[in-house]
Amino acid sequence: MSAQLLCYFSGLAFVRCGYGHYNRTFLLIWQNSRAPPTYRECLQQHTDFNPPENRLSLIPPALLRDLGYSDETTLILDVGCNSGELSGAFYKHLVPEEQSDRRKVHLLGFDLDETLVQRAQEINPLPSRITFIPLDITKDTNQLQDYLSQHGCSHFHLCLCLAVTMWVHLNHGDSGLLQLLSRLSSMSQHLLLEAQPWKCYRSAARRLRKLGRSDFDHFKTLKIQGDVADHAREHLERHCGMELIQSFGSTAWDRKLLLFRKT
Ligand SMILES: C[S@@+](CC[C@H](N)C(=O)[O-])C[C@H]1O[C@@H](n2cnc3c(N)ncnc32)[C@H](O)[C@@H]1O
Repeated sequence: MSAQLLCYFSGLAFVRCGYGHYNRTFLLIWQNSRAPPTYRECLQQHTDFNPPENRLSLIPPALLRDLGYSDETTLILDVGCNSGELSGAFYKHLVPEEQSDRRKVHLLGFDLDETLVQRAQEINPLPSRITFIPLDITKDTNQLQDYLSQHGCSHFHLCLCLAVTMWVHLNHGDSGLLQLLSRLSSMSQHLLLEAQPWKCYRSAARRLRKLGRSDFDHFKTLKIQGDVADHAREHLERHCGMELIQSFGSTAWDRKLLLFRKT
């Protein structure tokens, strides 16, 4: 077991203890009342960080080939990559080591939290294939277009949006969530979506209140509630020219993994 103490001048500190990749994250919060609530802040004493295996066990290793991506350059986008553990594990799951030289599969992971991105860059297992950048998906996304141009592509072949929708929803409201889905679908051929269910919203809001922070700006006014994954599916199918082609079932955390394709 390894332990790292990271102190943030922003007023945030956390102790991270990991077995192998990461199993336990303990966060000690020093009050920072001015910054908007972030993912890390809400994870105070969150002891079951969702390990990559939860999702990977549901995803066929031949997914890229099944989607028709075998030989040409294939670009994967990982939205809200956190500290990159899942991004690296996902890449290795889809591209076995013996094929990684031959196959031109590149993954771009981004997160709005620069500290997490720095950590992802430090532990990047395949720097020639995997890139991490800081970026807020609700703001300017020129860097994503630049990345596509560098690789001579007009879109990402597969976009992963795993456990991110709730944070955008809580911080930017219903319109922010729908814009996120529209934006990702406009730049992706396939989208793998894991939306947090409504019970997670309540837990996040509860954690925030325990920290003595006011609620998320939009929590009480959200009209999209209940089966958030189904609302997302409806928006993607009705307004974004995507269709649901597969549901990989529910993870151990009771979340659906939905795969959409551009029609
Ligand atoms: C629950 S974690 C999910 C991490 C990883 N995708 C996984 O499934 O294990 C959510 C991540 O989304 C990031 N995030 C939240 N809002 C974001 C935004 N607007 N732009 C980019 N990243 C964001 C958070 O910083 C956090 O690292």
